[in-house]
Amino acid sequence: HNHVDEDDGFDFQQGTKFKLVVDEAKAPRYLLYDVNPGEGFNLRRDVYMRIAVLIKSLNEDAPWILVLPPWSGIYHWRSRDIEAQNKIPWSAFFDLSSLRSFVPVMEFEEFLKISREPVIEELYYLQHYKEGWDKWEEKMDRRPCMHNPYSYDSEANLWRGWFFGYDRAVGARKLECLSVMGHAGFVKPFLLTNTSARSVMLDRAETLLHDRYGDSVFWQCRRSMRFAKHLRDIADNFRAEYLDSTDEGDKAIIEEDWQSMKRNHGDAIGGPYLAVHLRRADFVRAREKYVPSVKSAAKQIKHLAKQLNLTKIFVATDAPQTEYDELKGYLTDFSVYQFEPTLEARAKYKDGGVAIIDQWICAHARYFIGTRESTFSFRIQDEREILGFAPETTFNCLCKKKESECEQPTRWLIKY
Ligand SMILES: C[C@@H]1O[C@H](OP(=O)(O)OP(=O)(O)OC[C@H]2O[C@@H](n3cnc4c(=O)[nH]c(N)nc43)[C@H](O)[C@@H]2O)[C@@H](O)[C@H](O)[C@@H]1O
Repeated sequence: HNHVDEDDGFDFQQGTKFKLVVDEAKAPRYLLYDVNPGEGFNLRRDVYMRIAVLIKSLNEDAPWILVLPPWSGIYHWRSRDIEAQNKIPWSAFFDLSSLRSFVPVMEFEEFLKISREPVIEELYYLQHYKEGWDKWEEKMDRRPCMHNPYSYDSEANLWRGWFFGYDRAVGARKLECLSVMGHAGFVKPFLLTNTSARSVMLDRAETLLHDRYGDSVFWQCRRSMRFAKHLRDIADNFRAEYLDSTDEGDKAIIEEDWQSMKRNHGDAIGGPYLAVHLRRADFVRAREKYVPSVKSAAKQIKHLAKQLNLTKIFVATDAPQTEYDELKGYLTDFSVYQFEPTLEARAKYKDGGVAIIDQWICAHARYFIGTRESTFSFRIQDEREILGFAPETTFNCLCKKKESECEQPTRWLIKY
């Protein structure tokens, strides 16, 4: 059923307005999402993957574009001496052309540009079931909102809310709460048949689970999530300058296209350093059971570096300077390195970019040890899987106490 749609938003590539004859069923639709406000960067990356896999599946039936949620007000990005870290586009951190070779994505700003008005047609706020559950089953129901952070603006006839820090510059035409228990793919039929809205947003998208955690599609998505080249370059320069680490020497060559990169475990050997991700800050209290004291962490690091015969230690941490100095004080037999950006670099790349640089350096070490249950450490582990490291050099975490045995991370091995 063809029809003439005037002033349709379909013309974004041409940038001109013209009359389009579109097959309504084939015009692309836009899926937006957001995550619980308190969550950190790497947990958000995990939610992106759930939604991206959903988009991939939707595109088997109809064209959908994933609108990337700008980065605003991230709790862990604490630098106060640089400009507010708001409305940061994904291109600041990721290689968009690489993401696009998995699914169609666009920045929120692009979405605003092609939209007639700064309006999202339908917004679904995902929640659990009020009554809880006895037996797990996939289900979804429209339910009254248990908690609703949006409010109705009766002058504009729009729902207002946070909207990635855009606040009153954006609104939603319709809001409903959906109680849901299920995988991301479970909402596909709903999106395809229960709504014909052009733009649909799922808030609290972390409520949805991964369709198939760790399968080859999961890994395709993960492989497509390449960090932006400008950040990798900074990390690579640091590796070369301080850690005697180069892609050639480390046997960790990156191919231009992630799709043609396939490695076996043990192909990569990494640079001659031990990398540690020491998650502190809010983790010290939030994961009290797992996080060692600085002194205990130092003991474990020392022991390991000796065992591995490595004299250089790279530390990625969110610890305050005093804790880092304390750690260094225990490790005087070794050369300890940290990536310390200048104020200028931090202003340019933001706390998010600096964290990525840290991750990329950790990903290239001969041996990596992280912090238990930290998604920051998990993302380093999968990066190392992609590069082809032997799993025993990757899936390691610090223990609460040096002497105590502790559970080591699950080995989520790459699948092609
Ligand atoms: C307590 C929970 O912790 C969860 O964090 P977790 O999984 O470690 O990991 P993320 O979700 O990434 O959140 C932690 C954030 O802290 C900073 N950060 C942590 N470690 C480092 C580091 O080594 N170097 C640099 N430069 N920055 C670091 C960074 O901004 C990172 O995104 C959160 O996702 C949850 O929302 C919650 O806060």
